[in-house]
Amino acid sequence: MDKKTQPSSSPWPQEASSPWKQSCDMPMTDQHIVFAQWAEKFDSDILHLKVVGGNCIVLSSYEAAMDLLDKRSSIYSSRPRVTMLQDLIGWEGDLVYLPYGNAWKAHRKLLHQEFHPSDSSAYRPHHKKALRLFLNNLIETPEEWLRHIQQMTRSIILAVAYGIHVQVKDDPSIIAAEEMFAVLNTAGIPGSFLVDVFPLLKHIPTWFPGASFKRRAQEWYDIRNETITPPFLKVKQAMANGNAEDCFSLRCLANAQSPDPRPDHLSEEEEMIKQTAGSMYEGGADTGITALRTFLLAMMCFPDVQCEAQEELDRDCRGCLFSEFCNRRPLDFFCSIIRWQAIVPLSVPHQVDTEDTYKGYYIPKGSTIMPNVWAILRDKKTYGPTAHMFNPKRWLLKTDSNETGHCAEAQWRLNPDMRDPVGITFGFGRRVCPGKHMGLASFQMNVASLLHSFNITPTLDDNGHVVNLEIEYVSGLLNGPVPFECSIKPRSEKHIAVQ
Ligand code: HEM
Repeated sequence: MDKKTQPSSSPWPQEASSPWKQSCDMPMTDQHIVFAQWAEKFDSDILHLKVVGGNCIVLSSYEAAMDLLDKRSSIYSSRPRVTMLQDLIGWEGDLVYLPYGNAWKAHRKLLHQEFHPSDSSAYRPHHKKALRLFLNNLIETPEEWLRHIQQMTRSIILAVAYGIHVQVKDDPSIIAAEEMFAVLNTAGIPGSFLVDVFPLLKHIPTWFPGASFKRRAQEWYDIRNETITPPFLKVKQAMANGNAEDCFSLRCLANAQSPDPRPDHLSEEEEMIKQTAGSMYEGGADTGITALRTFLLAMMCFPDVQCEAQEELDRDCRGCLFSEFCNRRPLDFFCSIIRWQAIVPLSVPHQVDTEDTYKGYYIPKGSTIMPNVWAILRDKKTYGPTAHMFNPKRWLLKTDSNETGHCAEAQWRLNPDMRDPVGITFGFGRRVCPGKHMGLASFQMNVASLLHSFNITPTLDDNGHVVNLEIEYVSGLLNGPVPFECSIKPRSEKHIAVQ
């Protein structure tokens, strides 16, 4: 262990200090849970793991994450290089994985123009349309609820990014996206492949024994390319023909300073727009799906919470589910869902550009910084002894405001003494999620509509008994429940009529 990294007064945890031991012991699944256990065992909110590929710093408290990733964001805003994903699969120019610098700033600028917090016009009409179709699909084939959620979430992004309107089941754009997300969830975690740890392995030939990762990388490159290139070229061609639909890609292409005049070629600037549209797709779709799956699981496991929320929605949001983003109960549901089961449990890792010290610890230049969002959101000091439990009430305070119309002044407001999980879930500092407002608004409207119109209950087995419910999660980049069944039935004709 490097002397400089080990202040004598407060040694790094032994388990995290032996380079070789760590590289062997680095958990490959449920990392967030193991890291949380280590943090507790060593009573330290900052752990240093020496791995073969470099140094990894895990932050397990809100204070540490904010102190470094937010307050020192000028040096903590880069990304570690993920060799498999970036060099071999071609996620090279993707905003999510770009190092901090001018290229990243240019990509971000494009998104900021589109997703201004006070302007939901870029996504709201698409969302309303997709949500309507989703609710109708649920009435017709409720057993296919997962497919309907996937279709809704992905089709919103397709519409926002490319003006594509998916109407049919198993649309090729949706299938391509599905495959791309599976790749991202596997290869998006630094260290998932040996080549991430030993980048020189990327040069071995494809036929070499043990080089199966290179063959997989080639297949995955094609999947990503097929997902993000054809829809973008379509927009470019439609723009040339004068019949393109308004969308993110079109608006950016229309403002491009140096476009390639050929319809099937892209200039450097157009390539950047294509990558940014792709990163929107990657960042925005599966996070929303995961949040909704956890919501359904929670509703089955906590039926009393569901009933109470439905009664409140009946009282407070008469007829407004579709016309307004209803900012009341659904917000505390979002807070509860994302706190109970963090969607991106270790966020997306940052990288520090220069060496630094924090609380007397030395942090080597180039270290990978992982905020353990899952642990921060279950911190007993902040959320009390029941921090591990789902309980929307912990967020709510009732006010005495008079209601004068649909979705008038909120009767409920968030408890200001309870730390807002939204500021943790969507990341930190300069890399904070640019789709935060869209993700939040979409979730609220989905949850309000689902709760208002449907009862969500466990399925019954052949003997009419409730199928045993397990709260079991499987994590990659995202933390989602293991596949489960669920019954979604309309509450009444009256409730469905509101849609
Ligand atoms: C529930 C929904 C969502 C969650 C939980 C979520 C979460 C996150 C997190 C944790 C990060 C990493 C932040 C960091 O590095 O500190 C991130 C980055 C990102 N998200 Fe989201 N996100 C959501 C929705 C969206 C949506 C709707 C979009 C696009 C329309 C989007 C696009 C992105 C992009 C492009 C990045 C990369 C930003 C960068 O590296 O500079 N996300 N998101």
